[in-house]
Amino acid sequence: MDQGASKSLAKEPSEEEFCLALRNGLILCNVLNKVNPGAIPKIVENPVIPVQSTEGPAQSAIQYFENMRNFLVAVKDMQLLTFEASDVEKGGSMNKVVDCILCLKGYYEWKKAGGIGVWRYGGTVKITALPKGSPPSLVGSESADDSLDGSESSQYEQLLEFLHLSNEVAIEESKTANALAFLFDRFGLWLLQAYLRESNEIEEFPLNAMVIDTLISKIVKDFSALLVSQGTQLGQFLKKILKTDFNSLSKSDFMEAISLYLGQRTSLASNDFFKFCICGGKREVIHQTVNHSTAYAQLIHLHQRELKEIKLDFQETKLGVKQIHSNWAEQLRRLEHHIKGLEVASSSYHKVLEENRMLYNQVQDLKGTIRVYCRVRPFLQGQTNGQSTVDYIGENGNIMIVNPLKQGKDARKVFSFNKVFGQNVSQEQIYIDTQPLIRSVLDGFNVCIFAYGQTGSGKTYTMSGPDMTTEQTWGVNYRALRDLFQISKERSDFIRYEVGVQMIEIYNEQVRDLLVMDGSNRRYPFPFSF
Ligand SMILES: Nc1ncnc2c1ncn2[C@@H]1O[C@H](COP(=O)(O)OP(=O)(O)OP(=O)(O)O)[C@@H](O)[C@H]1O
Repeated sequence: MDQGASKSLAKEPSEEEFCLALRNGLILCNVLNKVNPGAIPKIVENPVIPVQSTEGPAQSAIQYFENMRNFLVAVKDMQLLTFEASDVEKGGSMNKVVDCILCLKGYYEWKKAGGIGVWRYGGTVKITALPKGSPPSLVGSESADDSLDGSESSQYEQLLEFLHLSNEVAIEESKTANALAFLFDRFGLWLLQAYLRESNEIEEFPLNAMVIDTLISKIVKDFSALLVSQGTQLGQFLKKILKTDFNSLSKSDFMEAISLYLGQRTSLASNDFFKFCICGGKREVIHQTVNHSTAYAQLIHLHQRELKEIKLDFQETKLGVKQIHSNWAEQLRRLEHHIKGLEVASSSYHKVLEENRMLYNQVQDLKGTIRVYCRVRPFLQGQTNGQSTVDYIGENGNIMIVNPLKQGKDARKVFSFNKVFGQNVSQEQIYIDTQPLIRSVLDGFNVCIFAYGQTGSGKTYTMSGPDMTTEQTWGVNYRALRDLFQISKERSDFIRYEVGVQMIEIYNEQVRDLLVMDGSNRRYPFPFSF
């Protein structure tokens, strides 16, 4: 019921206030609906605009005609005392209005008492005077001069009390309606979603007007059933309280107990309701869900714990990876530093190497660009009985030769060389003095080694060796080539060498190519093949 209307009826209203409060029909309609629910299906509840305002008359007129007409028609249908619409206007018969209200009260009390027998109203009530302080104009016109007796005063008080009580009830009902509307607004969407989700299984669910109506009414029905169930439980709880503390329970204690009970139920109820929505209102599913809730809770708890452990593991792994990254970065920094050091060292090394080469070759130069060595061949098989002409071999490269055909001073002659090798010197010892020159070749110096001597003196033996298959007997040529390839291989990272071989013989002032394999006697000059 409109609160403005209820407020418009003061505890002890003046005649004008009383008329104004009733004139828009709101109070009367609400009272009638309280007495006979549904008697007036629709009440115009536009905010009451004060009659004094400029819009007031028009607005009041609409409410008046709509509500008042409905009220009078309903009262007439119920065969109760009625009045004319003009009776609540200025100058109208308020007595008829008061009679109608008292008649309603009597009907309400009869109904409340069980509605036994046939309802009959006792008769017209005449109010000839109002209680002390009441507006005299409320008194019926015919009885204006009569004094107010006790029973009439009591009737008037009853009338006011009835109207006030009715208003209070209407206010509470309005609050309840608002609360229910709020509940439905709050959960209506969830419910609708739940039902539609349930209907998803049906392909191409036809959402026509009829289906929507059915769906909505089912939702409302189920929702109502849920509320009734909650209401029943609350009722049982209240009855239990009333049984135990009926005598001592104050109104505030009572409200506190209800508040506590509802507070405890809130989480469970909302949980149930949530499940109710999820299950599309299937109660058996809800119960199953509730029954299994403990197991689910344990399962969820377990999963949460595992999740927590995984998160911790993840954090540890993350830290580990971070640590490894940082170690790697540190090692990389060190490596870069080391490589830079090596680069510097390498560049210094090349400089030193170059210097070393230069000094080395200078030493070779100082040793002499032309060196002459003498090798004494031992007696060949069959010559063992012969006498050697070599008398003495000195350490400083001198050799003394004896000529048995001469006597005296001329019999001995000393020859000087860079070095003299005796008859027992090995091929390796011969090569040791030649080897440094091979390195000079690879540093860009021109080197020439040649053997000189008469036939059978051992030139081929010294330069090539008696047996190519045995490394130990290799002569200077093979050993020089081995060293050339070895050094060029060692320097392959920064120098590329090309090696070619030529072997010639100079005999009787004729130059002959010794590497010709076809048996021809190729003479110099001949073209190089590389
Ligand atoms: N230092 C040595 N030790 C042992 N035997 C040697 C030595 N020098 C040479 N001979 C032997 O002497 C012989 C003649 O040597 P070789 O053929 O080398 O002489 P040659 O100077 O090359 O002769 P030719 O000029 O005629 O070619 C060979 O049988 C060889 O094995």
